[in-house]
Amino acid sequence: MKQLEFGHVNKIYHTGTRETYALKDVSFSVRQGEFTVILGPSGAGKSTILNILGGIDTADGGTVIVSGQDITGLGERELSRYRAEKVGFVFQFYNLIPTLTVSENVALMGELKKGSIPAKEALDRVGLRGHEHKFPDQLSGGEQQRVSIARAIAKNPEILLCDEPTGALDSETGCLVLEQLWRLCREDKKTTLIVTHNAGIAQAADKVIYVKNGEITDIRINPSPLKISEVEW
Ligand SMILES: Nc1ncnc2c1ncn2[C@@H]1O[C@H](COP(=O)(O)OP(=O)(O)OP(=O)(O)O)[C@@H](O)[C@H]1O
Repeated sequence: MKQLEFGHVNKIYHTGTRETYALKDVSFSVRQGEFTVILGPSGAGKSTILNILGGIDTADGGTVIVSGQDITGLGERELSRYRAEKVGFVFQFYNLIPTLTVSENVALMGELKKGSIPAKEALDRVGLRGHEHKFPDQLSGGEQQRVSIARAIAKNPEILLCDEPTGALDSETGCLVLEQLWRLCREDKKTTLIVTHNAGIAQAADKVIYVKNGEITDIRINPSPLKISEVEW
Protein backbone atom coordinates (compact mmCIF):
# COMPACT_ATOMS: atom_id res chain seq x y z
CA MET A 1 0.00 0.00 0.00
CA LYS A 2 1.27 3.48 -0.90
CA GLN A 3 1.42 5.51 2.29
CA LEU A 4 3.01 8.71 0.99
CA GLU A 5 2.54 10.29 -2.40
CA PHE A 6 4.24 13.44 -3.58
CA GLY A 7 2.69 14.45 -6.92
CA HIS A 8 4.27 17.23 -9.02
CA VAL A 9 5.11 19.28 -5.93
CA ASN A 10 6.55 22.78 -6.27
CA LYS A 11 7.89 25.02 -3.55
CA ILE A 12 9.05 28.59 -4.01
CA TYR A 13 10.55 30.67 -1.21
CA HIS A 14 10.30 34.44 -1.50
CA THR A 15 13.00 36.50 0.20
CA GLY A 16 12.53 40.17 -0.60
CA THR A 17 12.39 40.30 -4.39
CA ARG A 18 14.26 37.00 -4.75
CA GLU A 19 12.53 33.72 -5.57
CA THR A 20 14.12 30.36 -4.77
CA TYR A 21 12.65 27.31 -6.47
CA ALA A 22 13.32 24.84 -3.66
CA LEU A 23 11.28 22.05 -5.32
CA LYS A 24 10.41 21.73 -9.00
CA ASP A 25 7.82 19.17 -10.06
CA VAL A 26 8.89 16.60 -7.47
CA SER A 27 7.04 13.26 -7.56
CA PHE A 28 7.66 10.04 -5.64
CA SER A 29 5.80 7.58 -3.48
CA VAL A 30 6.67 5.50 -0.43
CA ARG A 31 5.00 2.27 0.60
CA GLN A 32 3.89 1.48 4.11
CA GLY A 33 6.83 0.23 6.20
CA GLU A 34 9.46 1.26 3.67
CA PHE A 35 12.85 2.54 4.79
CA THR A 36 13.64 5.44 2.47
CA VAL A 37 16.79 7.53 2.32
CA ILE A 38 16.96 10.95 0.64
CA LEU A 39 20.42 11.94 -0.58
CA GLY A 40 21.71 15.05 -2.29
CA PRO A 41 24.06 18.03 -1.96
CA SER A 42 23.48 20.99 0.34
CA GLY A 43 20.58 23.18 -0.79
CA ALA A 44 19.10 20.39 -2.96
CA GLY A 45 15.67 20.56 -1.31
CA LYS A 46 15.87 17.53 1.01
CA SER A 47 14.66 19.28 4.18
CA THR A 48 11.94 21.03 2.18
CA ILE A 49 10.56 17.62 1.16
CA LEU A 50 10.54 16.40 4.78
CA ASN A 51 9.03 19.64 6.09
CA ILE A 52 6.18 19.48 3.58
CA LEU A 53 5.55 15.82 4.34
CA GLY A 54 5.53 16.59 8.05
CA GLY A 55 3.10 19.48 7.73
CA ILE A 56 5.69 22.00 8.99
CA ASP A 57 5.69 23.73 5.61
CA THR A 58 3.22 23.73 2.71
CA ALA A 59 3.56 23.07 -1.02
CA ASP A 60 2.90 25.80 -3.59
CA GLY A 61 1.57 23.33 -6.13
CA GLY A 62 0.95 19.63 -6.58
CA THR A 63 -0.51 17.12 -4.16
CA VAL A 64 0.80 15.48 -1.00
CA ILE A 65 -1.19 12.46 0.10
CA VAL A 66 -0.47 10.72 3.40
CA SER A 67 -2.43 7.56 4.29
CA GLY A 68 -5.07 8.54 1.74
CA GLN A 69 -5.46 12.09 3.10
CA ASP A 70 -4.55 15.04 0.87
CA ILE A 71 -2.73 17.39 3.24
CA THR A 72 -2.16 20.19 0.73
CA GLY A 73 -5.43 21.95 1.44
CA LEU A 74 -5.38 21.67 5.23
CA GLY A 75 -5.74 24.76 7.42
CA GLU A 76 -3.49 25.52 10.41
CA ARG A 77 -5.64 23.68 12.95
CA GLU A 78 -5.99 20.58 10.76
CA LEU A 79 -2.26 20.59 10.01
CA SER A 80 -1.54 20.78 13.72
CA ARG A 81 -3.72 17.72 14.32
CA TYR A 82 -2.04 15.95 11.41
CA ARG A 83 1.41 16.60 12.90
CA ALA A 84 0.31 15.52 16.37
CA GLU A 85 -1.37 12.31 15.27
CA LYS A 86 0.61 11.00 12.32
CA VAL A 87 4.17 12.29 12.29
CA GLY A 88 7.23 11.63 14.43
CA PHE A 89 10.17 13.98 13.87
CA VAL A 90 13.87 13.49 14.60
CA PHE A 91 16.10 16.49 13.90
CA GLN A 92 19.85 17.05 13.81
CA PHE A 93 19.87 19.04 17.06
CA TYR A 94 17.80 16.97 19.42
CA ASN A 95 15.57 19.85 20.61
CA LEU A 96 15.14 18.39 24.08
CA ILE A 97 13.82 20.62 26.85
CA PRO A 98 16.81 21.08 29.20
CA THR A 99 14.75 21.59 32.37
CA LEU A 100 12.78 18.35 31.95
CA THR A 101 14.14 14.88 32.67
CA VAL A 102 14.63 12.34 29.91
CA SER A 103 11.41 10.60 30.90
CA GLU A 104 9.45 13.88 31.01
CA ASN A 105 10.76 14.94 27.59
CA VAL A 106 9.45 11.69 26.11
CA ALA A 107 6.16 11.65 28.05
CA LEU A 108 5.33 15.16 26.87
CA MET A 109 5.01 13.97 23.32
CA GLY A 110 2.74 11.08 24.28
CA GLU A 111 0.26 13.57 25.69
CA LEU A 112 -0.42 14.87 22.20
CA LYS A 113 -2.09 11.70 21.08
CA LYS A 114 -4.31 8.87 22.22
CA GLY A 115 -2.74 5.44 21.79
CA SER A 116 0.74 6.72 22.61
CA ILE A 117 3.48 4.46 23.98
CA PRO A 118 4.53 4.96 27.64
CA ALA A 119 7.82 6.87 28.01
CA LYS A 120 9.46 3.96 29.83
CA GLU A 121 8.68 1.57 26.98
CA ALA A 122 9.85 4.04 24.32
CA LEU A 123 13.12 4.56 26.21
CA ASP A 124 13.57 0.80 26.54
CA ARG A 125 13.24 0.52 22.77
CA VAL A 126 16.25 2.78 22.26
CA GLY A 127 18.34 1.14 24.98
CA LEU A 128 18.08 3.95 27.52
CA ARG A 129 16.63 2.08 30.49
CA GLY A 130 18.11 3.52 33.69
CA HIS A 131 18.55 7.03 32.25
CA GLU A 132 14.93 8.15 32.83
CA HIS A 133 15.67 10.58 35.65
CA LYS A 134 18.69 12.29 34.11
CA PHE A 135 18.55 15.70 32.48
CA PRO A 136 19.56 16.01 28.80
CA ASP A 137 22.91 17.68 29.58
CA GLN A 138 23.90 14.63 31.63
CA LEU A 139 23.83 12.51 28.46
CA SER A 140 26.20 12.21 25.50
CA GLY A 141 25.15 13.52 22.08
CA GLY A 142 24.30 10.02 20.86
CA GLU A 143 22.21 9.34 23.96
CA GLN A 144 20.38 12.65 23.54
CA GLN A 145 19.56 11.72 19.97
CA ARG A 146 18.23 8.38 21.19
CA VAL A 147 15.98 10.29 23.61
CA SER A 148 14.67 12.31 20.68
CA ILE A 149 13.99 9.06 18.78
CA ALA A 150 12.15 7.71 21.85
CA ARG A 151 10.17 10.94 21.94
CA ALA A 152 9.20 10.50 18.29
CA ILE A 153 8.14 6.88 18.71
CA ALA A 154 6.23 7.60 21.96
CA LYS A 155 3.58 9.20 19.77
CA ASN A 156 3.29 5.93 17.89
CA PRO A 157 3.27 7.89 14.61
CA GLU A 158 2.41 6.50 11.20
CA ILE A 159 5.51 8.03 9.64
CA LEU A 160 8.91 8.85 11.05
CA LEU A 161 10.75 11.78 9.42
CA CYS A 162 14.41 12.20 10.29
CA ASP A 163 16.37 15.24 9.10
CA GLU A 164 20.13 14.72 9.39
CA PRO A 165 19.71 12.66 12.58
CA THR A 166 23.46 11.95 12.68
CA GLY A 167 24.64 15.41 11.59
CA ALA A 168 25.89 16.38 15.04
CA LEU A 169 27.43 13.02 15.93
CA ASP A 170 30.78 11.36 15.28
CA SER A 171 30.62 8.67 12.60
CA GLU A 172 30.59 5.69 14.98
CA THR A 173 27.77 7.09 17.14
CA GLY A 174 25.96 8.21 14.00
CA CYS A 175 25.97 4.64 12.67
CA LEU A 176 24.48 3.38 15.94
CA VAL A 177 21.67 5.95 15.69
CA LEU A 178 20.97 4.95 12.07
CA GLU A 179 20.91 1.31 13.14
CA GLN A 180 18.32 2.14 15.79
CA LEU A 181 16.10 3.91 13.26
CA TRP A 182 16.45 1.05 10.78
CA ARG A 183 15.50 -1.48 13.45
CA LEU A 184 12.42 0.51 14.46
CA CYS A 185 11.35 0.61 10.85
CA ARG A 186 11.87 -3.12 10.33
CA GLU A 187 10.39 -4.28 13.67
CA ASP A 188 7.41 -1.90 13.84
CA LYS A 189 6.88 -1.63 10.06
CA LYS A 190 7.02 2.12 10.53
CA THR A 191 7.37 4.12 7.33
CA THR A 192 10.66 5.97 7.75
CA LEU A 193 12.30 8.70 5.67
CA ILE A 194 15.81 9.82 6.47
CA VAL A 195 17.76 12.75 5.07
CA THR A 196 21.41 12.05 5.69
CA HIS A 197 24.87 12.67 4.34
CA ASN A 198 25.86 9.17 5.40
CA ALA A 199 25.45 7.49 2.01
CA GLY A 200 26.39 4.10 3.52
CA ILE A 201 22.87 3.69 4.87
CA ALA A 202 21.59 3.52 1.28
CA GLN A 203 22.74 -0.11 1.21
CA ALA A 204 20.15 -0.93 3.90
CA ALA A 205 17.34 1.17 2.38
CA ASP A 206 14.36 -0.10 0.40
CA LYS A 207 14.38 3.07 -1.66
CA VAL A 208 16.92 5.84 -2.28
CA ILE A 209 15.76 9.19 -3.63
CA TYR A 210 18.45 11.42 -5.13
CA VAL A 211 17.72 15.16 -5.19
CA LYS A 212 19.66 18.01 -6.81
CA ASN A 213 18.70 21.65 -7.44
CA GLY A 214 15.12 21.02 -6.31
CA GLU A 215 14.59 18.09 -8.67
CA ILE A 216 14.68 14.35 -8.33
CA THR A 217 17.56 12.99 -10.39
CA ASP A 218 17.06 9.30 -9.62
CA ILE A 219 14.98 6.91 -7.53
CA ARG A 220 16.53 3.53 -6.87
CA ILE A 221 14.60 0.60 -5.46
CA ASN A 222 16.85 -1.80 -3.64
CA PRO A 223 15.64 -5.35 -4.35
CA SER A 224 17.71 -6.85 -1.54
CA PRO A 225 18.56 -4.28 1.13
CA LEU A 226 21.36 -5.31 3.45
CA LYS A 227 20.98 -5.83 7.16
CA ILE A 228 22.66 -3.04 9.07
CA SER A 229 25.30 -5.48 10.34
CA GLU A 230 26.27 -6.15 6.69
CA VAL A 231 26.66 -2.50 5.67
CA GLU A 232 30.16 -1.25 4.91
CA TRP A 233 30.30 2.24 6.42
N1 LIG B 1 12.63 29.42 4.76
C1 LIG B 1 13.33 29.60 3.64
N2 LIG B 1 13.39 30.82 3.04
C2 LIG B 1 14.07 31.01 1.90
N3 LIG B 1 14.76 30.03 1.25
C3 LIG B 1 14.75 28.82 1.81
C4 LIG B 1 14.05 28.54 3.02
N4 LIG B 1 14.21 27.22 3.32
C5 LIG B 1 15.00 26.70 2.36
N5 LIG B 1 15.31 27.66 1.44
C6 LIG B 1 16.11 27.47 0.22
O1 LIG B 1 15.55 26.37 -0.50
C7 LIG B 1 16.58 25.54 -1.05
C8 LIG B 1 16.42 24.11 -0.52
O2 LIG B 1 16.71 24.12 0.88
P1 LIG B 1 16.72 22.80 1.77
O3 LIG B 1 16.95 23.22 3.18
O4 LIG B 1 15.50 22.02 1.49
O5 LIG B 1 17.99 22.01 1.20
P2 LIG B 1 18.74 20.73 1.78
O6 LIG B 1 18.94 19.79 0.64
O7 LIG B 1 18.00 20.19 2.96
O8 LIG B 1 20.13 21.34 2.22
P3 LIG B 1 21.14 20.94 3.45
O9 LIG B 1 21.71 19.57 3.11
O10 LIG B 1 22.18 21.99 3.41
O11 LIG B 1 20.34 20.94 4.71
C9 LIG B 1 17.89 26.21 -0.68
O12 LIG B 1 18.30 27.01 -1.78
C10 LIG B 1 17.54 27.05 0.52
O13 LIG B 1 18.40 28.17 0.61
